[in-house]
Amino acid sequence: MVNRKILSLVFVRESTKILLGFKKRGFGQGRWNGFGGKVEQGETIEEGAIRELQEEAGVLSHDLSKIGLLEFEFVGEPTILQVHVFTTTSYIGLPTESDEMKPQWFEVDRVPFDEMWPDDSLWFPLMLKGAKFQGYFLFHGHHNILKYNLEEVERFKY
Ligand SMILES: Nc1nc2c([nH]c(=O)n2[C@H]2C[C@H](O)[C@@H](COP(=O)(O)OP(=O)(O)OP(=O)(O)O)O2)c(=O)[nH]1
Repeated sequence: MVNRKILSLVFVRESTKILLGFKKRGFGQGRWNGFGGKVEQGETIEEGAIRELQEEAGVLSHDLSKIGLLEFEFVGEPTILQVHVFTTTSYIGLPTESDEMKPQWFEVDRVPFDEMWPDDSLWFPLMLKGAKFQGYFLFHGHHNILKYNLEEVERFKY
C-alpha cells in the first residue's frame, strides 16, 4: 500500500537573491536546498513550514506563500513524499547555521543546481518567475529521474 509523508519546503527571497541551506545530515545530505521537513501531528502544513524555517535557518516569518506542490516516488519504496513549497520575502532574524543546515545567499542566476536534488533545475525557473506549479517525479535512487510531469497551475488540488 502506498502512503504519503507530508513535508514543507521554504525559500526566503530578497531582491535578486535566494537563501539556501547546505544540508549537513540526513535525507538530502550534501545538497543545497530550502528549509523544511516533516509536518508534525497537531500542526498545519504552514505551521510546520514556519517551525522548520526557524529551527533550521534561525529566521522567523509569518508571511509564507504557497507556490508549489511536488510529489516524489522512489522505486522500491512504499512512501510517496508530498512536498508543499512556500516562499517568503518578509522575515526577521539573521540566517544562522544549525545542526542540520548551513545557510547562504545565492544570486538567482547562480543557483548551484549541480549540488542540489536533480528535479530542482526543472521547477526552480517556475518558482523564480513567480508561477505556481505542481509536479510528480519518479526517482531511481537519489540521482536519477525516470519520469516526471510538471505544470503551472492557478490553484492546488490540496
Ligand atoms: N528541493 C528539493 N527538496 C526536496 C526534494 N525531496 C524532498 O524531500 N525535499 C525536501 C522536503 C523537506 O524540506 C526535506 C526533507 O525533510 P527531512 O527529511 O530533512 O525532514 P526533517 O527535517 O523533519 O527530518 P529529520 O529531522 O527527521 O531528520 O527535503 C527534492 O527533490 N527537491
